[in-house]
Amino acid sequence: MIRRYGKIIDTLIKYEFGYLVDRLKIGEFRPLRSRLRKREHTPAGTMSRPGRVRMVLEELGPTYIKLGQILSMRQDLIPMEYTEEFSRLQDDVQAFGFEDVRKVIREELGSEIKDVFEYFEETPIAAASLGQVHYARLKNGEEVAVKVQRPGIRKIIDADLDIMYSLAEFAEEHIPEARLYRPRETIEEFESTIINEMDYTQEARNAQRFANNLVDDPLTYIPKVYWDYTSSKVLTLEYIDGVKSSLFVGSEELGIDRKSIARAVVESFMKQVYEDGFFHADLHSGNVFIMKDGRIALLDFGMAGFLSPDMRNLLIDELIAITKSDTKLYIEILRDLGSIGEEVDIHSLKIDIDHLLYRYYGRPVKQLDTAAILQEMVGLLRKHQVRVPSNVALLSKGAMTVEGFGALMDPEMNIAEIAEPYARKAMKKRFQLSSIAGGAYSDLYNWSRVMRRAPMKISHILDVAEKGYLKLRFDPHGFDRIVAELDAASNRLAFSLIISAIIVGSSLIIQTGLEPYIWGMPMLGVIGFVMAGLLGMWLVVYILRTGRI
Ligand SMILES: Nc1ncnc2c1ncn2[C@@H]1O[C@H](COP(=O)(O)OP(=O)(O)OP(=O)(O)O)[C@@H](O)[C@H]1O
Repeated sequence: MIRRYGKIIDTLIKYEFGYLVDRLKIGEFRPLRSRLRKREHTPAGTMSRPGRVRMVLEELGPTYIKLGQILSMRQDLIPMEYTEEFSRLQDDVQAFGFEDVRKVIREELGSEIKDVFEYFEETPIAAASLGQVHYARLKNGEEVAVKVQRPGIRKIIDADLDIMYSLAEFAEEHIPEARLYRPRETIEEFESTIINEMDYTQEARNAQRFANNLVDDPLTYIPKVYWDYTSSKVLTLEYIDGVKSSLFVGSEELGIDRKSIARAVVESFMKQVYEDGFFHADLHSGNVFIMKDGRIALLDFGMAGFLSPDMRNLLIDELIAITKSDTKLYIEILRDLGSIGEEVDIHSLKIDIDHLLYRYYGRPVKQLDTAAILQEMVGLLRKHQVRVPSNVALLSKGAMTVEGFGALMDPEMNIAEIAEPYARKAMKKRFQLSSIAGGAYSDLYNWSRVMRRAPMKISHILDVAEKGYLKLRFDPHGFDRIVAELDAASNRLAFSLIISAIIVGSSLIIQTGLEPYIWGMPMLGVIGFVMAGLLGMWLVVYILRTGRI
């Protein structure tokens, strides 16, 4: 652990973040103090701050690279300059040896490679930080791609997570401006994401779900999952015999209609979001393959987002609020979408939203770029410290990625135009409701919110009432003042009693004739009288000043 901390300190110093090391007060920890002395020259040069942070993450290895990659999707947490920089993080890692592959498969599948596979290629097709993919053939001749998890990676990640937690706590304690990024909470979310990603059965379930949802789509294809050869550390998918779409960028002569590929992928994304509520959040050109028969295969299902019907409705309502320039409705939706805490300044949030809606005022849905709007909204919420659910942030990132893919394949593509029919259909469904009620949409929205929540709230109240736990908070108006006055009166009374006691005590002392003397009287008694006199005078002044004798 200490060596790891040391490496973190060295890397921070190397990229000119030595001042953070100072502020984290790491120097107070003796085993690490020696590290702070060797501040050499840095290779950072004129690199921007986000660039230097990226280099730090890259140098610290897989867990940190993954953290950066996940953060690159959280525009709600960190500024855009950083998300852009972090999305360039590559896990340029060495493949692990075939003996390790053999061992993981033996442990996970309970059989030797030769008993399961007719052929298993020793050199992987691709290696990433968490695992690597091998080409193989099953005994029945079916071609598969086997993703094998890097041995011991869980231990490394657990140790790194421990350190990240302590660093986050340090940062929260010693670097006030870091609190804005909610370090602890971010690491908690990161932990659940990375642990989830390390469970390949989750990825297999995602693939299966996409395959079910997209079964009627003639253009896109999802590889089949081989459950018998899949576990939490081994994922066996049908091998896609195709070409990465990134290879077609800029080459006209391959006879591939890049426009229709771009369109099919973006359409599929819109369907996933608006109709299925389950979307692939990482549709970049490396994960989109063109098959021999011209169909488009989607790969890498580790990062999928789920939108509940309620959440989907909220997002559609948001689009409606924009087309109607209804700030009130927009704020209500935000209240439901994120959590608008005490610290949020609603007034300035309203001003910003008014500004945003003004820019979109009167635009037809065809010109509303939903990805851009989402991105703008998430940025705006970050600015005002409104928390955004992670699946909405993921949606924003997914939309941006697919938009990037679309632009790469077909620079003339108009995403908003493709999204329009999906958005329009969903909005129409919501609008029909509003016309039945015959009222303004925002009224209907509020009513539906009340109706949706009422049964649960009423049943909760009845439950606690039945158990006799129903608590009412009684807050009578002006009660605080009465209590304060009673407090002041009793204090004055207590004070008078103390003064009286001092006078009686001093008289008794004078009677005893106790030495030493002053002015012919026992000194202790005289001091008592003087004190009582002063306190008495102060009390009289205090009472006179209250105006009520
Ligand atoms: N079913 C498949 N058929 C053919 N090739 C595949 C298949 N699955 C994965 N690959 C190859 O392996 C590469 C990495 O796979 P995948 O993206 O699933 O892994 P990953 O660990 O999530 O990597 P990254 O994080 O870099 O995207 C793919 O880009 C592709 O070249």
